[in-house]
Amino acid sequence: MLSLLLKTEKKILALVIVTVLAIVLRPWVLVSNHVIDPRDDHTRRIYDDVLNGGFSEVHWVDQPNEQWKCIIKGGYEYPFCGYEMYLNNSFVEGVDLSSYRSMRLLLDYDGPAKTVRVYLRNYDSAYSRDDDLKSTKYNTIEFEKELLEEDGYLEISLSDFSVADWWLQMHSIPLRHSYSDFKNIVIIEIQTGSGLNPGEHNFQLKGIEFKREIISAESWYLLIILCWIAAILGFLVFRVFSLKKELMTQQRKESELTQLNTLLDKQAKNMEVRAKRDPLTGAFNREGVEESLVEALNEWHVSAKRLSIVLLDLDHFKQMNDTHGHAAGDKVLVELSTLITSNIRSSDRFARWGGEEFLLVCRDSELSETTSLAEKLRVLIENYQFHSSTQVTASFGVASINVDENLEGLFKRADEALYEAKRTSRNRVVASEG
Ligand SMILES: Nc1nc2c(ncn2[C@@H]2O[C@H](COP(=O)(O)OP(=O)(O)OP(=O)(O)O)[C@@H](O)[C@H]2O)c(=O)[nH]1
Repeated sequence: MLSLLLKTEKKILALVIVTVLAIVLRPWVLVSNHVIDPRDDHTRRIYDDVLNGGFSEVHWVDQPNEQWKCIIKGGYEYPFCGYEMYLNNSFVEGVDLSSYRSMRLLLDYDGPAKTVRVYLRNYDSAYSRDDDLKSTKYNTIEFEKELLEEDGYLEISLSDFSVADWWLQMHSIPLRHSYSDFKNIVIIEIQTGSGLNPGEHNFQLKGIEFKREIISAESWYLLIILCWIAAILGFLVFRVFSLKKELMTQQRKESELTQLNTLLDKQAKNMEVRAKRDPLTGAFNREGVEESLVEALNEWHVSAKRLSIVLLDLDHFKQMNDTHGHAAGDKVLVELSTLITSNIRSSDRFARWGGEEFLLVCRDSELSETTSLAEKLRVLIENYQFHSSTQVTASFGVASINVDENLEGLFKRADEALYEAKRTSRNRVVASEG
């Protein structure tokens, strides 16, 4: 049981560690990136506001390294210049970025502008026309240049992009198309921001990367919760089954023990019975009759119920043994016991006193009725057809307990009566009148 708990605790600990790792490492592990290197055969262009009536100038400083310089000049209300890159070198076929969460920009900027603008231009035949470059949707964001870190790094959430107002107004776009759309981005633009003063602006685009989560944070946490629920359910089911198994084993053991106890009880009782019986005749032995004698004596003392005993001794038994053999003698002893046991009351107790001598304990019996019983038994024995076909007789000594007499005295008188019966021709009953 203890080892099972330890195992369970280890599993819970492992699950906790895995859960913590899953939560902590999620931003790194479950993320996929779409990296755009401007030098990878993308069509790029830099532009200024001259075509719009301005006077600014733009020049490549180091084209292979995406470095350009913009000289903003006055004399035009909204001066600008910028850089654009075709993702697939096509105005129509772009890249689906709708599943990405954010854009990472690596851009060096040096100049007096306060903000920089980024456009993610989406082509959609629902609102774009092949002959009009400006008909691609201008998803835009304008960020403060201070947000760029030392090395030019900035992460922008795509949800922060909105559609440029001027574009919505210029194309009279219906409401359903007026939201940001990244399904087919064909051009990425980086432009000077609004509120520009004349001056020199230096840009270098070092890289663009789009980032998305393979599994959303919500789904990931839901998955972790489901895993925990499954683990708890699994544990509960396992516990129920193991407890059931344990209970069944316990019940089986209990029933085995009960059976064993019953068997032992039975054996103990058998042994007890055997210990109180004579093995040859089945009659009680001395120990077996002792209890009955003590009880009867007690009855005599307490309730004056008279205790009487009969001593019975087979006549000339030695001769019978000698004539018919010891085994035949045994058989006579057994037959005699059966005969007597079946002709006495249930309260009487018949015991083998030793050899061919027997004792009959009669509780609550007067001398006269005990003598009558002895006489009845004597006649029964005399007339009984023993298997050995020999005549079997017995002599009886009867005695009833007297006031202030103990068992020793009672037995002594019964013995004397028996001796008297033996002495005077045997096969007779002598009652002690003392
Ligand atoms: N077969 C058999 N004989 C037994 C048993 N116990 C005692 N005896 C025999 O009983 C005989 C008793 O002999 P005795 O004491 O001389 O008495 P008896 O021959 O019956 O003579 P009386 O009692 O005087 O009539 C002996 O021979 C014993 O061996 C027994 O369990 N089986």
